[in-house]
Amino acid sequence: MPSPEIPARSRWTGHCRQQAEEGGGIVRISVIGTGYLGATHAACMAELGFEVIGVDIDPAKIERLARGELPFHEPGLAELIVKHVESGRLRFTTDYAEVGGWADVHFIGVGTPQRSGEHAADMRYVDAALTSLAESISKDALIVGKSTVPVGTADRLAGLLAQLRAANGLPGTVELAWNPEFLREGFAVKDTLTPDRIVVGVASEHAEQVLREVYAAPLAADTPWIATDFPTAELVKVAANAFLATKISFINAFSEITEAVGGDIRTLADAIGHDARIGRRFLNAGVGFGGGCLPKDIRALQARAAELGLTSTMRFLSEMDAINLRRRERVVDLAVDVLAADAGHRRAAPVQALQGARIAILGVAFKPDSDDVRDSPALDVANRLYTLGADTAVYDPEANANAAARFPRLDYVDSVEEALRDADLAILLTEWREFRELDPARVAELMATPRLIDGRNVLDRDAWAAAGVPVVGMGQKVVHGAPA
Ligand SMILES: NC(=O)C1=CN([C@@H]2O[C@H](COP(=O)(O)OP(=O)(O)OC[C@H]3O[C@@H](n4cnc5c(N)ncnc54)[C@H](O)[C@@H]3O)[C@@H](O)[C@H]2O)C=CC1
Ligand SMILES: O=C(O)[C@H]1O[C@H](OP(=O)(O)OP(=O)(O)OC[C@H]2O[C@@H](n3ccc(=O)[nH]c3=O)[C@H](O)[C@@H]2O)[C@H](O)[C@@H](O)[C@@H]1O
Repeated sequence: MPSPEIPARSRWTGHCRQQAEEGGGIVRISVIGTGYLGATHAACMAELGFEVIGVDIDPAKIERLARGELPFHEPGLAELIVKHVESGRLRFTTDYAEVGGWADVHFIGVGTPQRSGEHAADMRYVDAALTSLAESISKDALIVGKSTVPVGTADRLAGLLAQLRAANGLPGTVELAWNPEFLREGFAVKDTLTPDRIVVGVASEHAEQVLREVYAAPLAADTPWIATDFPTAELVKVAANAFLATKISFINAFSEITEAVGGDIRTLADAIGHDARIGRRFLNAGVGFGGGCLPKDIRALQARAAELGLTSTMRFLSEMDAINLRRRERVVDLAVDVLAADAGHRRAAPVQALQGARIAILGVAFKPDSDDVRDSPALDVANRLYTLGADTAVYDPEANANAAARFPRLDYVDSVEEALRDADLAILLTEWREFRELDPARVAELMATPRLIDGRNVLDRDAWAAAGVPVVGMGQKVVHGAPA
């Protein structure tokens, strides 16, 4: 398992404590919501030298974190949580009253999922967190939103905060700021401790100064600092995710062309990526993007634009979404083609081709080094194949349990060898290192009919074919189940 680069301890820890002791500055931080973002932020704030309390409404999650256990997979984070729970610098609670009179800065990192049956973000968790804080803070403090929100949220919440504070008459002046988060799962610790940039939406010099103190360590390492207004800060976040999603769908749209006429999508991506204005990153064609953020963020942005009377402005994102979802259908169609070719059917109905076929599913997490299956293309494909009658043997190094909680009827197995044994077809859907480093000769021995669909275009097709396992990739022209 690759461990993230954690900056040298001497450079970071103790820095803030010393600063606070000298100048009476920021010492105590609360982080509201201890999911993928909040647990990482809390542990990293402790690593920077602050005293931290993580608050969540989920008692089971809080109990595990308080024991130093991480309820999800994120390289390097469990170690950091253990380290700071043991040092006493990091604690967890379900009780807002514990942080209201204690913390100087309260970060909000609760979820903003897609609303059921709609594109818009569900803001009820952010609103509830802000309300709970407003009703429990009893000293001067700064509330800092980190959740990804529709533009206009910070202005609205600042109004709500003023109203609630006036109504409850608690002591202390409480201000709001917005500080979007850009971390990637799988690299969360590194991205938090050494971010590419820090963006803060602030309404006063005081708020900016407080945040400069919180982020003094990364700032000392010359991290770009962008202090701006609320709407710009909120929009930077969704613009970044919309751009990344667009880049992935752009290359996947070209995949559809190379699938029709031939050509090599990987070479195409390399060639355009050499142009520094374009860049090679996020041009990996495959089964497309998923996760708890890119899909719901591009949908929420369209919904917000429509509310603002700008429906056409963000309409292109609905096309990006559609291209992305078609990639999942493409993998299912490829599996049907490959298996139908066995029976000599040119155009078999999916159910006919898949019925009873044993398919090894390699990976169900939405990306490697994560156990997150939210809107995972891999899990979606596995479930579609199962629903069409295939006998799916699913293996993911970390995400089997989360996948089983979502789709319990799939057959989850404990090793890649077990998944491949006697399989009629294997499909690589999450590019874990374990799969990238598979020995094709061993795969050939295990499978009933050695052949593989590479949903992430990460295998050396010639080497695998030479070892007896023909590989079909994404963006490749395929005729009767075989590369054209
Ligand atoms: N997961 C990621 O990599 C990143 C997430 N974000 C954004 O951060 C936000 C959180 O995302 P995740 O951490 O992935 O979500 P998550 O679902 O893993 O965690 C959210 C946590 O908030 C807790 N919660 C809900 N209501 C609460 C309340 N009233 N008080 C206290 N806790 C409450 C939930 O129990 C849960 O533990 C979202 O807006 C997301 O778009 C931004 C950048 C990266
Ligand atoms: O707002 C968020 O939560 C985060 O969303 C993404 O981070 P993350 O979802 O962790 O993962 P990415 O590495 O962006 O991958 C997203 C999806 O795109 C897919 N992808 C990525 C790159 C690529 O070239 N092709 C491709 O299909 C991945 O497999 C994955 O399913 C952004 O990269 C983060 O900057 C952002 O903070």
